[in-house]
Amino acid sequence: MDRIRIVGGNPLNGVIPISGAKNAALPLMIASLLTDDTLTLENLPHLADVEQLQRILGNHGVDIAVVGRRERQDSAYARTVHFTARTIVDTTAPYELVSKMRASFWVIGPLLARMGEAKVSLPGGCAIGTRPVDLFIEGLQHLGAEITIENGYVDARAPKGLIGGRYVFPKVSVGATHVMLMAATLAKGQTVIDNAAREPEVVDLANCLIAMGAKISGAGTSTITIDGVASLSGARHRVLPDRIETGTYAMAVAMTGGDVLLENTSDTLLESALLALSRTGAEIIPEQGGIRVRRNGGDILPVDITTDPFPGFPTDLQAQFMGLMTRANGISHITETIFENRFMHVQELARLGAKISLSGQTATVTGVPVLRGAPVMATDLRASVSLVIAGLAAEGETVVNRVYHLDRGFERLEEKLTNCGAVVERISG
Ligand SMILES: CC(=O)N[C@H]1[C@@H](OP(=O)(O)OP(=O)(O)OC[C@H]2O[C@@H](n3ccc(=O)[nH]c3=O)[C@H](O)[C@@H]2O)O[C@H](CO)[C@@H](O)[C@@H]1O
Ligand SMILES: C=C(OP(=O)(O)O)C(=O)O
Repeated sequence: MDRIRIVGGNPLNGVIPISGAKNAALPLMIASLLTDDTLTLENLPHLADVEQLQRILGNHGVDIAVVGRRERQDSAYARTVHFTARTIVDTTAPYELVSKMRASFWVIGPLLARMGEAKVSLPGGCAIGTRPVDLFIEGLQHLGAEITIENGYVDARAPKGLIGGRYVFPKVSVGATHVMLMAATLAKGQTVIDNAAREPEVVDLANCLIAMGAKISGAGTSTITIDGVASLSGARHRVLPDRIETGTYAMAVAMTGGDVLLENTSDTLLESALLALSRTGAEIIPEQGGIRVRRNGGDILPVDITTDPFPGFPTDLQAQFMGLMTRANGISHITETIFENRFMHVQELARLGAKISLSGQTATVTGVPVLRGAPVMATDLRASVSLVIAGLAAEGETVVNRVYHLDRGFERLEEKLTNCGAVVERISG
């Protein structure tokens, strides 16, 4: 099993190219199931989750052709990939494939819409809470699907096709919004989704579906209206920049000090996180095609945050922000409202000398002047990278075990950090 070894203490200086967003790439790839034509995705990040989804789509009959490994010499490691689901050869998504990744469950929407049936294993993904699928089921039932759950599989049927309907989400769900959006594009008549997720990845999916011929309005607001069409065509779409990767490296710079241009990204994707970061004393300067993050000395100031659906502070940056707060000059409070079990990084950060106490969904972080390197264990994707951030500022050597979590969502992390002066290496095996 690979490990990441970090020797802390160096500031970060230079340029970090931001990759295409994992959480946009996954639903976009799944949208290829909606058409027998080719969907071409540019700026697709090269990640373990993307590869896993390619295996899942391949099982349904999607032909996948990688065009180029790098689009530009100076860019991230983006690829352009063609996805063609000429025929769907299997409407079952088996446990062996789906259990590894939450988003793989989302194939249920397009399969049901196009084929009138889908049998999908209950999903896996980061172990950050119970993560039920009740909203997916209820939403699809509002489009006329008949759904049963047996032996760990969700069996959804709509032999005469889905029918447009109105669904008010009792709770905001990104994944269920993606699925309702995809399913409704081919339903008969109009669908209205209320209390929809407003995340930029939902807007990216909607834009791609519109390019494929779907009739969608309101994506990015709480009410999305979809007028069903008989079929969708292919399209060419560029995956939006990864706002979580952007925020992660911004926090790393705020932690170590230095001056880094985060390239191919936009401050409009993560305003609340950047606002919190600027309150810690980091300078955030939007530039043409990127964001400059700078901190030259001075204390890291303590800042309280509460996670919320977009446009609130993203839960996927909570662990990284906590990593930063471990070195703040004072006490901060971090409240997690999205997932009930997303504090597994707390005990690992403690190995580096962090002082954090937990009470319900709130962590109280008492900043310390020094962290000291130690062996730590990655427990989930964003928790792992919070340990990297802490390790970059810790005295001495930190070894992060179970790096496969990191590889799910961070493209060439060690290379991007090393290029900015960090001492980070992968130890294979
Ligand atoms: C691949 C991807 O894009 N993953 C992101 C997506 O996950 P994901 O789409 O799984 O997260 P959701 O927005 O659905 O989850 C939000 C909350 O709703 C609950 N819920 C969800 C569905 C359901 O049927 N019933 C239910 O109760 C969840 O347990 C959670 O408490 O959005 C999360 C919230 O921004 C991010 O942390 C994940 O990185
Ligand atoms: C929680 C995440 O991923 P997933 O939903 O796939 O578990 C994440 O990207 O932080």
